[in-house]
Amino acid sequence: MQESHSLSAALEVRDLTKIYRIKGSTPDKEALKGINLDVPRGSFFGLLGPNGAGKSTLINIIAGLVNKTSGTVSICGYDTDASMRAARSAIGVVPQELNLDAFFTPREVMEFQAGLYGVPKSRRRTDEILTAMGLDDKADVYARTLSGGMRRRLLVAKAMVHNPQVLILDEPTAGVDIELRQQLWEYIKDLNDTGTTVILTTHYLEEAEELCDTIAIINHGEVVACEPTETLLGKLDKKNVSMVLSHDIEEVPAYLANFDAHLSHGRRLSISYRPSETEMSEILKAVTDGGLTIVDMTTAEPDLEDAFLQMTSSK
Ligand SMILES: Nc1ncnc2c1ncn2[C@@H]1O[C@H](COP(=O)(O)OP(=O)(O)OP(=O)(O)O)[C@@H](O)[C@H]1O
Repeated sequence: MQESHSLSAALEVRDLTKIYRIKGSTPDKEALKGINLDVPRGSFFGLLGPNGAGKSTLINIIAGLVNKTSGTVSICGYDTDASMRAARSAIGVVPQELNLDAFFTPREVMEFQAGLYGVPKSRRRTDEILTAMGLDDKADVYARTLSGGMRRRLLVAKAMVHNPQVLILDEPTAGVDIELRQQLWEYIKDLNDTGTTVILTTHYLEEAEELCDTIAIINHGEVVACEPTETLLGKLDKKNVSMVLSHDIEEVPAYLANFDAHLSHGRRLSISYRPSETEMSEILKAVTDGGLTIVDMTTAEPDLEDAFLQMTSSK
């Protein structure tokens, strides 16, 4: 069957499994248990999960660094078994490990990588990419003299040399300081705006919430959620109201025992509730009927951390 590369998803994963066979008495490890994922072209896709969930295994299989046990992976319509070369040239991968040759300079790293991907000299963008990554003044120093943050940015630069349609980043901002992290994201957002699909794993949930239009959560080798970020957050049946009382009280009053209420600083009362079960007015009535006076109040919507905990804590 003819593959329709121009219309296909950026990434299509079907029934993907991975079993690490471990020698000796240790049982085999089933790291991926039938993953299905579709990443549309142009999206900024977040892949989240607790430590050991299988994210790196998945990314490494997509990148061709780890052999899958069964299932299929297609990148921009190219099956990674049947059309390995085309699939590889459609992606750039920024690995988690800072694996750089200590005795190469950033410029050499870039040129070598461009050579590997067959990018003609006239189409190389070494200086442009190094500048975008804030590495132009380090272009000619040995990689071993670069800080952890700089090495990370060099890995991103390296993944971009062949102008891939899909950029995969495994924990790209670990160890990068806040200012440079911001700079890295600006560059990656620009790439995304001009059509590059970005797939990223991160432990910084606020980062994923801010950047990603779609988020998949994996846990114990399975996809437990995969939705637009807004939908995922909207589904969470949890809110919090925080009130400042007119005077200190010693403990949460007994008449609020039916609510999930916490007291801090003597007069800050915080109540979590499920909007599907409880109306905010019931909470306010219970508080004021008990004789407490509220002088200030704020409400908080659930965030990705709530979603993450809800999806991953049940197993
Ligand atoms: N080479 C390997 N041999 C045996 N087991 C492995 C191997 N690599 C990973 N695993 C196991 O497979 C499971 C998934 O690991 P993986 O590194 O993919 O998780 P992760 O979600 O990326 O975690 P982290 O966020 O900590 O990187 C873990 O239980 C891990 O111990």
